Amino acid sequence: MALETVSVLGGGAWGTALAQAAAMAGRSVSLMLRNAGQAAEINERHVNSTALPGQELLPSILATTEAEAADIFILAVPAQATRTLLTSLDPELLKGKPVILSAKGLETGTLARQSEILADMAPASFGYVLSGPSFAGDVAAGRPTAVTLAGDDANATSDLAAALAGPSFRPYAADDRIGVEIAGALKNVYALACGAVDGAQLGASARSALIARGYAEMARMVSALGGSAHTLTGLAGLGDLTLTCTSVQSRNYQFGMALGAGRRTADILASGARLAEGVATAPVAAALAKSLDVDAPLIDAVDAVVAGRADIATVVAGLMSRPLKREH
Ligand SMILES: NC(=O)C1=CN([C@@H]2O[C@H](COP(=O)(O)OP(=O)(O)OC[C@H]3O[C@@H](n4cnc5c(N)ncnc54)[C@H](O)[C@@H]3O)[C@@H](O)[C@H]2O)C=CC1
Ligand SMILES: O=C(CO)COP(=O)(O)O
Repeated sequence: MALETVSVLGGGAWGTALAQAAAMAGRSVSLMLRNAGQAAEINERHVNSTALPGQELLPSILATTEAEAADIFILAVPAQATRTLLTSLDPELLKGKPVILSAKGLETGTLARQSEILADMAPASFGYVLSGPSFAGDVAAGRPTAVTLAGDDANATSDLAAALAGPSFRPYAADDRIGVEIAGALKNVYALACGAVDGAQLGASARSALIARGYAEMARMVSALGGSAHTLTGLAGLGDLTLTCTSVQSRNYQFGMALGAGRRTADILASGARLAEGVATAPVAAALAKSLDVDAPLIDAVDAVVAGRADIATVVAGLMSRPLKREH
């Protein structure tokens, strides 16, 4: 199957960075944005000043306002917008094509993973998930980055990884889509918690405890959904969890810092916070854990704080006074 042309749908920070990575890999790339002014800026000046200010883009990237036909599609809109985006596309466009899902989140209402949304909306396409420790700014600037690309067919996944690999972008092929997607979605929830620990000045020890216990919780969720907990030892699990839970650069971490400082979700959103996927995913993850009968006290705690049902001091006291248990 030809893997020469790439169509990236969604021209925010991540879509723009992935377009740059694909162009660096030698692919012929189109980048679809909703905003005609932004598309013109990319084509004329080779920058996307809204999404990635200061980053020069390869001139070979062609920005469009309509989705172009291609050998490979990459979806890069927020998790809650994926279904809307798919609804807006010509149903023939994705038929028989590899479609890489790069959003990290669970869908409100349906509790669906991104690949479940794709299977629902474009069942004749082939879904892959891309996740791992990768800030858009790093990828676009050509700083070394390694990610996981998971798909059902091992050979096809390796071919796709090879088509996107460049000198600074290294995708590892994998097969556990469930594990990779759950890891990507949940690390944002734990990043909110770690940011809140920082914002509330609860100490670096608390933050590391949270990362380790979040990892254990994540493993329970993945296993309950039929994925492999072993996947979490990789880039999409440990890699992205540590990146997002320790980097002030992370938007989820920053949002968590504001929560930890005592601000309310509505107030943070109203003051123009950038996308923090964990905010929408926390209640969905809590509902999913409940439906699976998985013990997820950290997800529940983040959900309660994000929803304004509890303050940080109350959830921390609640977590610390849970009955003692064996670690494994
Ligand atoms: N920014 C980053 O470093 C990384 C982001 N991601 C994930 O990528 C996803 C997108 O994040 P960002 O690009 O950073 O967010 P962003 O806020 O920078 O951009 C989102 C873009 O999606 C567009 N959009 C929304 N609905 C749309 C629709 N229906 N049709 C077309 N375009 C639509 C918006 O106009 C905006 O340009 C998130 O799930 C995020 O977790 C993953 C890895 C790294
Ligand atoms: O997913 C990311 C890094 O891997 C980006 O994290 P934030 O969305 O929290 O900035």
